[in-house]
Amino acid sequence: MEGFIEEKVWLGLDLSTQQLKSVAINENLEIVCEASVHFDTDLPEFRTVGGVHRHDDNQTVTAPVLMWIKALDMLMDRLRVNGLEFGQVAGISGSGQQHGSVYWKRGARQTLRNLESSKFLHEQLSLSFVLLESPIWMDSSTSKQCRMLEQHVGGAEQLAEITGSRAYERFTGSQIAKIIETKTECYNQTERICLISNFLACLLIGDYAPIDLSDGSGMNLLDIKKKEWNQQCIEFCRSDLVEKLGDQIVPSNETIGMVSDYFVERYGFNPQCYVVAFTGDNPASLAGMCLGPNDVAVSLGTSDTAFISLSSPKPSLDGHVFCNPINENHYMGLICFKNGSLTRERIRNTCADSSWDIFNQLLESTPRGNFGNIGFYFDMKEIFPVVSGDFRYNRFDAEVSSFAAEVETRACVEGQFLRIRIHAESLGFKSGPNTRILATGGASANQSIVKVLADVFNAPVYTYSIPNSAVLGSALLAKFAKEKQNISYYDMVLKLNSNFTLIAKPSSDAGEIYDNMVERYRKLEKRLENDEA
Ligand SMILES: O=C(CO)[C@@H](O)[C@H](O)CF
Repeated sequence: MEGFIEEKVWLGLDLSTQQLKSVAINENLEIVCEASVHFDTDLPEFRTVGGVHRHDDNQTVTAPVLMWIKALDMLMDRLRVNGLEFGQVAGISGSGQQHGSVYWKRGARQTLRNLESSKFLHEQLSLSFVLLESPIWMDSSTSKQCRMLEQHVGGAEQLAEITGSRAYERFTGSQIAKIIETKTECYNQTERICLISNFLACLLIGDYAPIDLSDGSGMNLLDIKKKEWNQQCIEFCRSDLVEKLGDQIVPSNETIGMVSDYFVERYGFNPQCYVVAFTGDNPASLAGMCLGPNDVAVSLGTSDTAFISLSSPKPSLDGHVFCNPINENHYMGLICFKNGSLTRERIRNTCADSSWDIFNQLLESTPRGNFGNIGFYFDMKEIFPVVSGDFRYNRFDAEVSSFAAEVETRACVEGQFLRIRIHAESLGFKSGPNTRILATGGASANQSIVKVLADVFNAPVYTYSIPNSAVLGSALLAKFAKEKQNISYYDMVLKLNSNFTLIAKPSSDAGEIYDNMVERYRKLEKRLENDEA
């Protein structure tokens, strides 16, 4: 590629719930530069907690779109300070927390196309949005719209068959329907609706960017087999919705344009630097983890999310099937739970004096199986079951009001991993002799926690040098977009496999203990779903 004077690098971005991250990789897939902006601490003027605003109804959860834009301004300066040679960046891709939505105001495209490189992005785009607070994946305020959408298409199973998922409160279709109903004039003033992934791509190319197939699969609007908007689902929202979404839906590894003049002039990016479609954080994680057929990826972040590669869709009522970001004719199975790292932190704070060292000591002081005690800890209304609150059961499956600190600590971690295993099995996962658990996300750096993960799945747990697979996956997809004619993705990333480190093996009694516990957990979860939802 002419114009590049030295070693080329590829830049990946990830706009997650709590921060905006980036890595640059070289030809050998080594990380040569990274930077991040943490919303709560680096942008305190937006007064977010965990990167979000939880509303008083305990259901609505949003995040300020201008915070994300200001974070990109800061990130670019931090990459410069950390030594990134912008002129060496050959390609960029990125990912974003899934399902959230951004509402560009009429006329915003003109502003986006004419940004002045002497000014910050956030200064120039402050009046470009109809909604300053974007709904995000933690929202659970759209149960009414979900039931109506399922009814509109002929039931939950039919919707899952078409879009890969039954209706979920956080999915974009129901969120848009709620805005059409409750903020109709805002919707009418909207020129373009983006997911958070392609919103970030818009900033990089200086124009509206298309939604990609993988993140688009998380909207309850896309037909995952036909790879097009489903007319029934669109009309459930409003017949003009496709004009606002854009009728183009692109494969996740497709080039969508060049980096904008704004970034060339302000930071020195090469005008030849191309931009590849941005996708959801979980599809990007799947790419970053080089997931094989016997692998389960477990992302232990704000959300605890697990995914598997699927050669054919097997939609279920308590999991999701998305288009695969690497091969558009394949799929990925995904299950997601909202109460992830923030719940572990709450238990750490209440049981372990806010100390991870004490948390780990308590965890290691209790036996596998936790004397038969099982806990469910839902700080926020969970995705499945749609329940909030704490629920504790003793070895006789009788509900109890409290556990000792060490029992509570283990019950929280075992319970979170038992539910991941149960729902991964409903998507087709079956633990076997070659099963590998690939762990990513903040908690994957905690040896005590990942040991419990290995025991519950009765399988070895691997991780690798960086705990954030989404941002690495984005950089890899940026590189793959220009090489996919000559090499398969797995051959391109083969050398990364050597970076996987075995960090935990199951104990010899783990299989028996947790095969038994899984059955009890499944029954107790069903009881909760019936009694509490
Ligand atoms: O809702 C989810 C997946 O369906 C979460 O994993 C979000 O993508 C986290 F940002």
